[in-house]
Amino acid sequence: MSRHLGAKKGEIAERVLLPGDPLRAKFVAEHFLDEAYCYNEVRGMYGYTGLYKGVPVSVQGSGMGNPSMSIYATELIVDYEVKKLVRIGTCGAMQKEINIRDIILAQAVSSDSNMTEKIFHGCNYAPTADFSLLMKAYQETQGKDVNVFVGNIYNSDEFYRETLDRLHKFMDFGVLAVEMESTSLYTLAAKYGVKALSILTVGSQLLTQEHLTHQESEQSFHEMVEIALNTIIDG
Ligand SMILES: O=P(O)(O)O[C@H]1O[C@H](CO)[C@@H](O)[C@H]1O
Ligand SMILES: O=c1cc[nH]c(=O)[nH]1
Repeated sequence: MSRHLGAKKGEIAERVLLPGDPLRAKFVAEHFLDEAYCYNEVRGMYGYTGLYKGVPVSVQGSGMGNPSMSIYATELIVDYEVKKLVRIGTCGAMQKEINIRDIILAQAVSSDSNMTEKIFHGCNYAPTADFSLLMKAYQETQGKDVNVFVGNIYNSDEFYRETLDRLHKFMDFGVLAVEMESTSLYTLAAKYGVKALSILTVGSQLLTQEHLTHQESEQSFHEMVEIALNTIIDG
């Protein structure tokens, strides 16, 4: 057991998918994994391990925001020896050509979070995806009926914003979409020498103010989850 996870050693696979929402973890376990069992209910942050195409894979809720992601990512890597972490999240599109249900592969992460400042003290660190996971995920999207965008995302500590200035600045510089966890995920993966990637489904379009409902969101995760699973079991 770790401070925030109730799993015994060996109950969590080397490969872990990380949705923000613990109920998305349950959904993935029930619909995509064989022989899935729940190893964590601490704080309602469900975690499951099962088989995908015969390969052990876990799916663990990460919660919302960098502090929550950093707790789960650290414990998964340090206490459970996880080697590959793929976030399966939602995001808000920041460019007009990106639509609801499109998929974003986060190659790099820009941020207003001070998570990296705590480590690098005044220097800008550029959190980046593991290239082998990124390439594999991109290959997985080809031939599927999905629009995929690869590039820089905006990781924010705010969902409800005091001002839209930063959002517009990042939009002007071609940043694709906003979410709340990838800075911590990529930075911790680099620190511990493991692989990480964020795959995001567009749940809202910030320029048009369109949003998926919870039910519509659930139905839209199918493609992202298949891409993530086929990516994480490779190699
Ligand atoms: O759908 P998840 O994975 O939680 O991701 C996005 O949704 C939450 C905000 O609604 C934040 O966690 C953000 O990053
Ligand atoms: O972090 C997020 C996720 C979806 N939509 C947003 O505006 N922000």
